[in-house]
Amino acid sequence: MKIACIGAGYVGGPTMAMVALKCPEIEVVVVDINEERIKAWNSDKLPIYEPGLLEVVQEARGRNLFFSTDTKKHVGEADIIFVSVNTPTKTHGIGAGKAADLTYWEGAARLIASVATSSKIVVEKSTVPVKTAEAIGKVLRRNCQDPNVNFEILSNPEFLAEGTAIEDLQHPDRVLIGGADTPSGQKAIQTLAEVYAHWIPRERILTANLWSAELAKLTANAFLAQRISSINAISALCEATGADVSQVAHAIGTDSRIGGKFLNASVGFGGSCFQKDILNLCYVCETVGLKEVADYWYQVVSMNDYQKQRFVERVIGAMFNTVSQKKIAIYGFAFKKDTGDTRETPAIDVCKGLIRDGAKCCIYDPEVTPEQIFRDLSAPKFEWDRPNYSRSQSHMLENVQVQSDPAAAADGAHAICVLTEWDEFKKYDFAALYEKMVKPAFIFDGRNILDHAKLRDIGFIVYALGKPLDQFLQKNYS
Ligand SMILES: NC(=O)C1=CN([C@@H]2O[C@H](COP(=O)(O)OP(=O)(O)OC[C@H]3O[C@@H](n4cnc5c(N)ncnc54)[C@H](O)[C@@H]3O)[C@@H](O)[C@H]2O)C=CC1
Ligand SMILES: O=C(O)[C@H]1O[C@H](OP(=O)(O)OP(=O)(O)OC[C@H]2O[C@@H](n3ccc(=O)[nH]c3=O)[C@H](O)[C@@H]2O)[C@H](O)[C@@H](O)[C@@H]1O
Repeated sequence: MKIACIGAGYVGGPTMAMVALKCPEIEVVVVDINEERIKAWNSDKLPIYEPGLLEVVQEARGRNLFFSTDTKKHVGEADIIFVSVNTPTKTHGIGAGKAADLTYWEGAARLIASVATSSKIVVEKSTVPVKTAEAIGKVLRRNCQDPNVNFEILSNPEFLAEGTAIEDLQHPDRVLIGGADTPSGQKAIQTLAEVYAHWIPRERILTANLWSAELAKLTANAFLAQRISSINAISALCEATGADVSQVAHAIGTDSRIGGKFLNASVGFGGSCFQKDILNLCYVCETVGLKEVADYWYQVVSMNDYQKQRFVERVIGAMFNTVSQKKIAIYGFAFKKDTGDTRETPAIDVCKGLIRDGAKCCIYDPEVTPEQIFRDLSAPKFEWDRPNYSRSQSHMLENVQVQSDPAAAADGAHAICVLTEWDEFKKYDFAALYEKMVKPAFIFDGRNILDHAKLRDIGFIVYALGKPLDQFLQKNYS
């Protein structure tokens, strides 16, 4: 058996590396149009930072795992083709700002149809709107010259989270496979289930109809994001009342019906998928006439935007309503720890908000490159999820500096904003940082990871999300 995967990104790369590792008798080839990415996958400096990934790739690469730009050859030869390409939010036309743009998916389907000379199982790995399999089926069947070629389309959404991708792939809560309710559809489901059964217990391999599987992925992300927006909404109320969001989260999380995970208040959720997938879900609801349902889910995204804006207003308000020409050290630019990924990171909106008010942001992140930060701060909304996206807002960059040394970033700064929960931030010598900062020196902890009492002892004015406000902030915040 041969497997090909179109799209060597955050999902395609690690997922196929794990399949290859666990199924040594199957040849797995990951293809991409991006030559640079493929080159990096073939080196020891992988294109994405993910703990444990390099070891998995090194074990399987060259044995039964390959990365290539020869899309036609490998897709043509494969029995199972995973499609793991971008499904960004549309930026123009009907549904702009919410609908999924299936350009790349359709391109992949046309490619498959053009080279298929034998029957294929085509697996939706990308997150797609419900009913995409129907559309893709039409593209495949109408474009294939050979009438004897049969296409079975399966939905096999990916639930891994970045930073823990290897653990998630090795021990997933579940694998979900949706397929047509026909004998050939059921056979295709079983074929794919056999692949996963190499390392995943059978009871964790769930099967469903196509539309349930497609919708389950959007729903899972919507529920996860909803929890964060819910606790973030409560964080605002905590600050207004003197309650402590961590204590509230702990108290509700011990109820087994609620559960304790995913209740960390933050400066906002980021990542390539939560916002995109909720907007996509809302658009699907609207197109089937369910406006109230769409409005319900939109609120999760609105609350996230509010949280980011609220944080910016806290920073500016605390610093006497002006950050003009003030240096602000930004600790963390990635959307979460243990990844170099910055897609939809809350740091983008926070930095832009501060810069719009005249601040000079000096950014430090242990994994994100300066080029990436400059690209992110100059790209228009939703543009980042396209191969070779463009820049436009380059005026933002005049007030951005990137530092590879966190102490240098804080030197001469009026404030430090913690925007990513990197573990190393907890170990810094804040007394030494304090010495070099302009007084009063502020810390705005957007992740609640620091020892706030200790920071206050040093002399910092501390703002922590969802925690009772310092007296200083109460007096000065207007
Ligand atoms: N990033 C994540 O943690 C997760 C992402 N997903 C979904 O998986 C899909 C892919 O996401 P990522 O891997 O993060 O995106 P990505 O942007 O890292 O990777 C997509 C890759 O597809 C390639 N590509 C696009 N069109 C192509 C074509 N016609 N032929 C060959 N290659 C092509 C691009 O060059 C890019 O390298 C999206 O639908 C996303 O919603 C699902 C679960 C988790
Ligand atoms: O479809 C996807 O792309 C993936 O989206 C998320 O994974 P990911 O975005 O990689 O990371 P998460 O751990 O979910 O974090 C998302 C964002 O929420 C934030 N977050 C998370 C948890 C929390 O309690 N509070 C909080 O603010 C994180 O800091 C981050 O910015 C889901 O967790 C995955 O199951 C899903 O496969």
